[in-house]
Amino acid sequence: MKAVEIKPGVYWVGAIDWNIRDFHGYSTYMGTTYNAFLIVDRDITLVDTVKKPFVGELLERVSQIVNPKDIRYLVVNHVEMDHSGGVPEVVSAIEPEKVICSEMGRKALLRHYHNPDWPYHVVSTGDVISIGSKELHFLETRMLHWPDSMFTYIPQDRLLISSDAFGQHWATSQRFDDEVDGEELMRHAAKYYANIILLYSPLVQKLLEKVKSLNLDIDMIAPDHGLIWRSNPRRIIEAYDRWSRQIARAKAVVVYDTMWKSTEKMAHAVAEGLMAEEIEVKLMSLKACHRSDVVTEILDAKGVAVGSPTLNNGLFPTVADLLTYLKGLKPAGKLGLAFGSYGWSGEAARIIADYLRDMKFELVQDPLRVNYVPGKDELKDCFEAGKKLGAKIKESLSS
Ligand SMILES: Cc1cc2nc3c(=O)[nH]c(=O)nc-3n(C[C@H](O)[C@H](O)[C@H](O)COP(=O)(O)O)c2cc1C
Repeated sequence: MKAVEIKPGVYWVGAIDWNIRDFHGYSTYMGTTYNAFLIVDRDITLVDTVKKPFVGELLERVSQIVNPKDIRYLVVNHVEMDHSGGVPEVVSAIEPEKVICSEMGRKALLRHYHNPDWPYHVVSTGDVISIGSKELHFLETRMLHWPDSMFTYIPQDRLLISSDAFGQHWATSQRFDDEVDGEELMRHAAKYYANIILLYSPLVQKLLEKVKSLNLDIDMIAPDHGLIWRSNPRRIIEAYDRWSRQIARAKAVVVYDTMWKSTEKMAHAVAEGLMAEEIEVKLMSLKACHRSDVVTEILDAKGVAVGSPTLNNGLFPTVADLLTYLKGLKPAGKLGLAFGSYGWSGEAARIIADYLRDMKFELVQDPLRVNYVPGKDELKDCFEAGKKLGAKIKESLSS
């Protein structure tokens, strides 16, 4: 694939990783891209690199436009290795005059590559470097999603190169938002937000305010993963505003696992109760659904019901896995219900309730526990618990 000119003199020179599924653990993302940008001006600049195995592709794409040796500056917006893995080889190949990064970026590069001799040039928010007809403005975005993260903004092109923010893990041959199905694009962006950015939502709010106060004129957002927002950058900014405020709708996720289908029967009855209250329901067995898809559904759901059988005095492992993951992502403002079948000691539903309380979920009732296989009356209790959760969802959204 050729380098793609995204603005006059600015080229996408990144790489497409079609079949990767392991991002911070195995998941169900559909590949990704590592986006890097070559800016051809008096001082030719490369913004970001790619994951190590793709450096050859990056340098080949750069060579389509300029001699790599003519690159003067290398900007490292983010040190995570899917963007910086290529830095050592690129530095050797191009011998840049400056490796431009934040102070946290410098420290992180040293910890990753142990090379104190690189020509580090530390920038912080508000710093500007002229590269000829264009300027590079830097905005640190600490903890979005690493301490070293920063944006590079080019006012002459109204272009924001946004590092990991606004990205999607989605491998496509197209480079721009208007070349793909818009709804599918937003689903990938939501999945990325739910799984990678959600826990930093308060910082996203602050960043959006900061960008607003700086009055940045932006007509293109180029993230380091996925499609470039060319036709409607406001769409992703508005989505980040909504997601970071954790605005939920009349939707509930009922997620569970089961050994002998008793907890599954309970889950179905809870879902029926929610549906009786006209709540949109996603019923997700952890045998069929990956945790990354479950948290994506939880992103805009007001209610979350979690079920597990008791196994060896504890949770079923997949439920423990989900709850550990979910807790780290800090979902906020949810209503919760814990349920599960048990044989003799019955700890699981109570442990789920403890997790949900820890996450500050408002529990609509005590943990719902059924001894072995639920009978008619117990399934009615599950249905009623679902209805109760549904009614509470409606009440909270109308107030
Ligand atoms: C290997 C194994 C370990 C179990 N450990 C416990 C336990 O420690 N405490 C308990 O109350 N029930 C325990 N049970 C019983 C299950 O919780 C019970 O069979 C329950 O109805 C299973 O629900 P399910 O059909 O949703 O899998 C255990 C069952 C199995 C198969």
